[in-house]
Amino acid sequence: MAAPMEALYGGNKEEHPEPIKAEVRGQLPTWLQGILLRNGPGMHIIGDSKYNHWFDGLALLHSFTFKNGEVYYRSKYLRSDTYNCNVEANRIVVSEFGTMAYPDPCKNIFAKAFCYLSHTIPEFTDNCLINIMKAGDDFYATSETNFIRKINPQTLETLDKVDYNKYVAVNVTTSHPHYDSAGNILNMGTSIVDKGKTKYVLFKIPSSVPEQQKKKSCFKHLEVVCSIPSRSLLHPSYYHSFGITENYIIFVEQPFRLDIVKMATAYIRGVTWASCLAFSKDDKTWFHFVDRKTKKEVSTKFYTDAMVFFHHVNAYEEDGHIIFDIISYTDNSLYDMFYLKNLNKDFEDNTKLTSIPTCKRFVVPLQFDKDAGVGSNLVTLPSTATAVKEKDGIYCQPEILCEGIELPRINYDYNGKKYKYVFATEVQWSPVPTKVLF
Ligand SMILES: CC1=C(/C=C/C(C)=C/C=C/C(C)=C/C=O)C(C)(C)CCC1
Ligand SMILES: [Fe+2]
Repeated sequence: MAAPMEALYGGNKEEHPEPIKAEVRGQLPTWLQGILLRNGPGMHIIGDSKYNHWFDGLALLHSFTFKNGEVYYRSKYLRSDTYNCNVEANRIVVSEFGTMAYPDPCKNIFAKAFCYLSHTIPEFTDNCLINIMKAGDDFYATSETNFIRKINPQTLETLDKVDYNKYVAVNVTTSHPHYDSAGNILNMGTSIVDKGKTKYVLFKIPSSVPEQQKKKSCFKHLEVVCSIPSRSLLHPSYYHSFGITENYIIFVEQPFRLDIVKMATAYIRGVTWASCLAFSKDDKTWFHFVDRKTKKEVSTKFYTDAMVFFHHVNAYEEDGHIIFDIISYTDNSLYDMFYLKNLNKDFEDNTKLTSIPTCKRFVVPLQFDKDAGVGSNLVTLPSTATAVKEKDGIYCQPEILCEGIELPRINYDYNGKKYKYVFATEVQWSPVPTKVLF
């Protein structure tokens, strides 16, 4: 088993900036034309230094160009400031999720990293390794920090560095933005201890800018849609995605949280960002619904038991209810599983998930009988999910749709609408996906 694990997670991948013609078995439909862009970690060793976690690896961009039945593959490392500084110093000099590093004292563009005493939140990495975002006609490599990097989708070259913080006060963001029917981006980020408040900010980036302002970037036209105050100033929720329906934005405030005091002192203590995340298994998970038209949050308090989740699958509205599907866990063992020291030949012993990914459907009634008694289930749709009226709000329990799936995708034309199909990888108790499910 050593070989496939090495191939999947270990070593440094070679880049192939020039197109390589792929061998096509069978025939590709002629309508299949365009470029498929992918992103992910590709380099985990720099000089004598190694990253600790798979999510730390330097971003390697991939493209598959489909043209007249042929496929061409290319790959290129994102030339982030992080990449350039690391390569120049021949060691890891920028901290990532699971690796704390100290800047090169001579050539230090990350000067702010040492200003941790005056800045609550230190400067983060621009190693955008998680996803690709489309903003109008432009493409950006993204991660979960305030930085994104524009890329050339044809050549995979690295272009401008955009700091969200110049346009909206957010320190971390999701790498799973949504798009509306006009191609505008909707994304969320957390504004940490800004003017004494910590909040979750929902923002919109227009897909096009007025003709006379063509020189300005679409980020200059970024609009804050709404902000949701965090339940805790110093322990905001960590989130990897959010949901939308035709009329609502769904934000799940889970008790898997960032500890801001720990983050602000991480450099002094020499600990990683990952160690600043903690799950409180006895707390509640709160649901927030924002009306997309009025930009106001639904005032009813909805909650469920503690959980950890990363991916929303899809969500929709039916008969006065919001129905949303997520893949959740009963603990935070998923991120721990990806420490590279465990992803070796003994991975089967080292990387047991202690919680299996479970696809859950919550059915939340927005219109219900206000005089219903405490203890009554307000769900009127045929589902085993419940939403029980309690004194302090509405306690929701999900219907279990299935177990053992992750990395869900849907036909995005059905985003926010009632849907039938999910494409996902089958994940049992180890980090090696074995099947694609449909
Ligand atoms: C660097 C950095 C972060 C990075 C998070 C990453 C890199 C998460 C990757 C998640 C993935 C790949 C999930 C897949 O389901 C945080 C924690 C936001 C906080 C501060 C700095
Ligand atoms: Fe993801």
